[in-house]
Amino acid sequence: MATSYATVTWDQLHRDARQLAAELMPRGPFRGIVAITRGGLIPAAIIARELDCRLIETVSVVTYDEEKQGSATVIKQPEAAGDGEGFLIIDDLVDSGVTAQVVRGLLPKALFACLYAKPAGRSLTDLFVVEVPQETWVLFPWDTAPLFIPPLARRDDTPRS
Ligand SMILES: O=P(O)(O)OC[C@H]1O[C@H](OP(=O)(O)OP(=O)(O)O)[C@H](O)[C@@H]1O
Ligand SMILES: Nc1nc2[nH]cnc2c(=O)[nH]1
Ligand SMILES: [Mg+2]
Repeated sequence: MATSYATVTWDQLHRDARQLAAELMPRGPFRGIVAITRGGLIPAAIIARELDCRLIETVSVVTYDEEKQGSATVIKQPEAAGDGEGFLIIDDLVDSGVTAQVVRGLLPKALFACLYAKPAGRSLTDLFVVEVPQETWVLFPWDTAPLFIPPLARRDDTPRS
């Protein structure tokens, strides 16, 4: 259960994805990228652009319904990636590591990289950019929208002397 939230903006996500791409450069070149849908799609697009990689495959793993974790089900296989040799797997984050474990099982020879990692899943990654506390829920830019907040002086719940 999350006790706090961390909001990631589009700018921050773009910076983090470019940093990951820079760290991946010496590990390449890659034959292709496998994006774990859906969260890995946008990071994979940014990284593919930076690494000049045109072959993008996807693997679809359904694990969460909003913040509720269930068992991981693969609903689309990464057929073009074979056993993963020469491929780079990209996801937005690892949390428990269940999704990463399932995808690594499908593509044992691929490199696994993601933007954010929580302690329980970090050992399943080859590379990540930022560690996030286990109890923090990351809010991605595609999950959020700016919201109007009334001024303090007009809020009914503001204490007045
Ligand atoms: O390490 P885990 O505990 O498995 O959690 C990490 C996974 O959870 C999220 O995906 P989600 O299942 O919410 O689907 P989505 O990418 O389609 O939003 C996230 O994008 C990772 O793929
Ligand atoms: N958006 C989001 N999805 C997740 N799936 C597992 N952990 C998380 C998280 O912290 N944020
Ligand atoms: Mg996902």
